Amino acid sequence: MDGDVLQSVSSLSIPCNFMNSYTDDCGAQRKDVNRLLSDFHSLFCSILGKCLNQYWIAVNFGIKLSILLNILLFIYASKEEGYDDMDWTSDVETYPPWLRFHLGISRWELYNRKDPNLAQLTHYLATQRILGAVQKTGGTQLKLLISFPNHGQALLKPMKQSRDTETDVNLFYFSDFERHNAEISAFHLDRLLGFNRIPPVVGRLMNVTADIREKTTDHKVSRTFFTSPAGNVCFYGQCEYYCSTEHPVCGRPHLLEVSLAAILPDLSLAPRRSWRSPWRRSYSRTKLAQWEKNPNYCDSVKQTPPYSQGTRLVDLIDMAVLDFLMSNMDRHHYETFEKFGNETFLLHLDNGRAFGRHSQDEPSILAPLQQCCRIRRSTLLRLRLLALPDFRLSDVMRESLAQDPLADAAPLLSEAHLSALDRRLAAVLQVVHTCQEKHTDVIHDDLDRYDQDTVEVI
Ligand SMILES: Nc1ncnc2c1ncn2[C@@H]1O[C@H](COP(=O)(O)OP(=O)(O)OP(=O)(O)O)[C@@H](O)[C@H]1O
Ligand SMILES: [Mn+2]
Repeated sequence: MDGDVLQSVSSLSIPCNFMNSYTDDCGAQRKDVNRLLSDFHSLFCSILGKCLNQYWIAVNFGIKLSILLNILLFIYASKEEGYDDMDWTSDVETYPPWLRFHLGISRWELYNRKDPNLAQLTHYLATQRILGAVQKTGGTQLKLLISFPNHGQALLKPMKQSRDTETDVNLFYFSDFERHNAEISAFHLDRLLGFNRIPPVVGRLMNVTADIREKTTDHKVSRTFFTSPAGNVCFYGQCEYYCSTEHPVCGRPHLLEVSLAAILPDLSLAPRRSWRSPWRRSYSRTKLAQWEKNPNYCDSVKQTPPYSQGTRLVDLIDMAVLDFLMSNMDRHHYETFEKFGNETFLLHLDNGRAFGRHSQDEPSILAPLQQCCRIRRSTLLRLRLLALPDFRLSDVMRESLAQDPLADAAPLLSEAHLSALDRRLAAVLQVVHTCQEKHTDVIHDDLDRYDQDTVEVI
């Protein structure tokens, strides 16, 4: 088998710009983004002197090649009904957006912000004909795995409540409903923060009957369809939480808003490791976690691998900043690509419980920052920029979210949620300021390597 694979590798001609296709210069601005977003990004680039992306050109050739090979083998092996005939060549331009997304994953980020494929991928997710829908296993609430005619897939989370519903104050974080608009908004926020660690998510208005009921081969889904007293088509599937007649997902009468997230490369091609967050909540009504009882908790985390080395601790703190801004208390685990070992970015998957309350902040989400008093310089610079009147986070988010197809129906985040972002951003900067009054090693300088050529081939 090894010999066969090697032979296939050598016969595949990888275009010469394949490795370099995502390098670009800071001056080149995307034509399709509006003024505020592009001004914001170019200002950020000029502040850093060099674009963040150039630092992040850490392409793992091995992972790309193995994904590509396996997909090609898979496609040749399956000529299933309903799938498009493939006319892909060795030219990357002929690959569908989902495959180009997979091939663009690097050690330091899921996608490059300026990669033109990003817009193509979201357009693809928002418009492709739906071939199938089955329930996605894993996790506690209802999710569907949607498949498209050219072998792409998406993770669907349905709208369960109206956009403005605030989470009931008497509900624990672990009982909250997931929100489709939270998944979409989290992707935009993560991208604006310069992290690029959430798989692209887009909103879509689906027809529950034509796109799900008539397409699904999954009995767990199809047997739960019914027509509500109001005449709407509803279903609830099978899962641990909220999969019952009392918590149906309903069209109006057929149309349903959903979020569709690009699916990551299959686990057999790009295995991932799941890590328990050191600042995980207790998921109990009565118990407190260690970090809630011990103000010196970070001292022990700092000494424990993998947090004792590299960027893992500051990456976790980036994640805490993201979660505090969107008030996500449900970050029990995070994942990494096994192939990249410990020196890699953290995937920010599962953001469905974010943006539950705008009227209240949850300072405990910032515990990693507040207890460790460390932050990446690049993150802090970006946060400071987003606090300036000309680049206010709420304004940049409003413009970014307006690009989602569902924004035509109603803004994805209400004004109250947007202004909560500004308020929380000020709180993050205040915590950093307090840290800097007490410590001298608050800033983790991740920008000093910018001048080096960091193209990496494994
Ligand atoms: N875009 C994606 N591509 C591939 N796999 C994904 C993606 N997003 C999430 N997953 C996987 O699916 C699992 C379940 O997804 P998710 O965590 O969003 O669901 P959930 O019901 O909210 O889970 P939980 O109840 O554990 O919080 C995750 O653990 C993750 O490994
Ligand atoms: Mn969840």
